[in-house]
Amino acid sequence: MAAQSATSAKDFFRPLAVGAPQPLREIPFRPSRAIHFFDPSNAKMAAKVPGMVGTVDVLLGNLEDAVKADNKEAAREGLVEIGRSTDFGPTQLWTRVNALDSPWVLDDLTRLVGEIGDKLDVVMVPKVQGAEDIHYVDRLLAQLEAKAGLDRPILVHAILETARGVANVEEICGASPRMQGLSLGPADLAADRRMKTTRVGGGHPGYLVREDPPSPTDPAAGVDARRATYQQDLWHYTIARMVDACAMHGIYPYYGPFGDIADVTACEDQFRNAFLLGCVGAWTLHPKQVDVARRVFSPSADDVAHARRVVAAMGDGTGAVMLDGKMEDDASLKQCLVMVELAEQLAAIDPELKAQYDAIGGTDD
Ligand SMILES: CCC(=O)SCCNC(=O)CCNC(=O)[C@H](O)C(C)(C)COP(=O)(O)OP(=O)(O)OC[C@H]1O[C@@H](n2cnc3c(N)ncnc32)[C@H](O)[C@@H]1OP(=O)(O)O
Ligand SMILES: O=CC(=O)O
Ligand SMILES: [Mg+2]
Repeated sequence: MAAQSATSAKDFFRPLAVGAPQPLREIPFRPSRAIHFFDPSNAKMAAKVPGMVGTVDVLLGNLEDAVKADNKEAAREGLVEIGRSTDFGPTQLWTRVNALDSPWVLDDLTRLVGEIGDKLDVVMVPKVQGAEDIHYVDRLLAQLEAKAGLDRPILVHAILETARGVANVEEICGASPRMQGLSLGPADLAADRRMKTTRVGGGHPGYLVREDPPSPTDPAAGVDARRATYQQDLWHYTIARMVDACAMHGIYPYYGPFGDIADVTACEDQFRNAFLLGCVGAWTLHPKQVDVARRVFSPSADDVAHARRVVAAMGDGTGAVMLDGKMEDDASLKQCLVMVELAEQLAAIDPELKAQYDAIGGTDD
């Protein structure tokens, strides 16, 4: 049978190369609270990887930015070696390949799929501008999977880090059945937009709103120092767009890097904003950030307990009830089900969390 090019809606789920695995119809949810970055060309960091299996949901061998140009091949070969020799158990293995306009990406994909394609769950593609970038990777992966005899498709995750990528976010999410999710790339995005921040993610003290001036009859009138300011989130708009585009296409949104490694408190705040808006995880660049991501992207035991009470109180799921002085109905039940389902999915792979959730009412086995 000859492979056909995708020309109609029916063709969307056809393999793009003869012998390539059948594309997935739905992207299964797999916990990915911490996508932990490591540089496979850094011997010290690479040595830590086997010991991190089970402590993070995703181990990501990074080949792109933060890997020196002279080390690109060493990083690629280091990842092949780690992929071959490590039993990843429940932990997913992802890679971030070099950008599509770089001289390295073709070898990254060819070598990794050929050598460790059976272990690789997701390929993260940086600096994606539009659907055409995903189409290129989609076809190439199909050819390489067919050549390697793989029996399941490798999924694709795009980083949203150019102004054009943000403008095209919906078409990127829907460009291929391989699309697993999107991450915000605040550093490249800030540069591409010519934003005037030099921080890697997080807020900025200059991006604020200020309380109104006091009234002219107030003795403190004119004293600006008494007018409170509130720092705002530079990334709110982009994260919200990303969440909507992902939800619309049944794929998963992630916050990306938080560069101030020492400031775990502000990192937690940024991660939590993303979690509340709908993101399912974030990148961790240093071991210090792993606990933060695991904590933030797991609903608290109290929130889960409350959600379960609402589900129980709502019976068949229709109508309205009062609980603790608050109205609950069909819609708030759906909100609570999001929380309960996530808790169950996380408890299934995280015994510590399961114990916390069980202590306040039990998860279904
Ligand atoms: C901004 C746009 C982007 O693209 S962000 C994504 C790309 N950037 C990255 O992937 C950065 C990954 N992280 C790193 O390179 C390092 O963590 C950086 C930030 C350079 C700090 O390293 P370093 O100065 O060694 O930190 P440290 O002395 O506090 O390290 C303590 C021990 O932990 C290790 N470590 C460090 N980072 C990792 C990591 N990501 N995964 C695993 N292990 C890590 C260090 O090697 C060090 O080990 P040891 O205690 O000396 O044995
Ligand atoms: O790749 C990530 C970014 O922030 O840029
Ligand atoms: Mg980037």
